[in-house]
Amino acid sequence: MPAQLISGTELAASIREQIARRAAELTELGHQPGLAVVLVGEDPASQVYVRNKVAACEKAGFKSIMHRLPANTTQTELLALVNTLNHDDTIHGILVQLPLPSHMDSHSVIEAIAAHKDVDGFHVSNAGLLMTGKPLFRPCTPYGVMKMLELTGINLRGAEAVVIGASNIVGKPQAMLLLQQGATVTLCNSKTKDLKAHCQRADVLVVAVGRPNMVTGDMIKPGAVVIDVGINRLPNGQLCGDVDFESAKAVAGWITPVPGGVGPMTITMLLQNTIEAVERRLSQH
Ligand SMILES: Nc1nc2c(c(=O)[nH]1)N[C@@H](CN(C=O)c1ccc(C(=O)N[C@@H](CCC(=O)O)C(=O)O)cc1)CN2
Repeated sequence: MPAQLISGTELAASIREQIARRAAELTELGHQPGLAVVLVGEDPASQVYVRNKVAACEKAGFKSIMHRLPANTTQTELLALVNTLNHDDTIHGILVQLPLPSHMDSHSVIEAIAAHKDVDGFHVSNAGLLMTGKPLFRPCTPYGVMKMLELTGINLRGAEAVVIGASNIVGKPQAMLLLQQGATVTLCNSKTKDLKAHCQRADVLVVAVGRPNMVTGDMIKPGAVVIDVGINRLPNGQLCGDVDFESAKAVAGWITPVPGGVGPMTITMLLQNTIEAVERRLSQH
């Protein structure tokens, strides 16, 4: 039997409805959720993502402020903007779209964002809190993946979870979130020997590498949940994931598509983190 599809588009729509209802209540109380989105340069994919983030904010009833800076902006100028946003009480979340132009140091920029407004969950304090099992903000993509896993009903306690790709924004936090739900986690990287053997014992396989169709059906355990985080644009303009969808769906129990899988969930969890930032501020006053 072919795998069941986990539609990120559908799950995102239902979570965004709940978020919009909560945003309306908070606005009524005088606390409209506010998100500032900062884009430096003209990277075409980043332009699409930030446009979609701002549109999602507006649809959910958030205040959203978009700052588009030219590619030759200096790091000092960007840090000054971040500092202003840190002190703006109408802003609960700040997001600096990655990647930044090569003349900037992303780490320094992320560390300049106030940790309590770091709705991407990338700040070193937030990475540390996640590691200790007391997260303030969960990074949006891994957070979205956990919501998708919930939908499948899979019991993660004792499950074998394999994550391919050890980036700070997806692979590492994903491994932590799975571990905290009781999974036995293997985090693979580009040096991993016999990747196929690791994949074949995975009850849950999360692929976040950025290499089109690198995981094929013969690498997948029958019935496994396969989550494809990759978004690759082929020379013909089509989007594809890191998993070869056709061969994988014949073996897997559940599978996410690309597009329409993890991507829409990433944006949804950004809205969720912004709501959480508002709630946290309210609970502290
Ligand atoms: N500051 C951040 N930068 C980046 C992040 C992030 O979480 N925070 N993640 C990625 C890009 N990303 C969000 O910014 C992102 C990627 C893809 C999608 C998405 O909805 N994709 C669609 C397809 C869209 C298309 O047509 O290209 C899908 O998969 O269906 C949303 C967000 C790197 N940078």
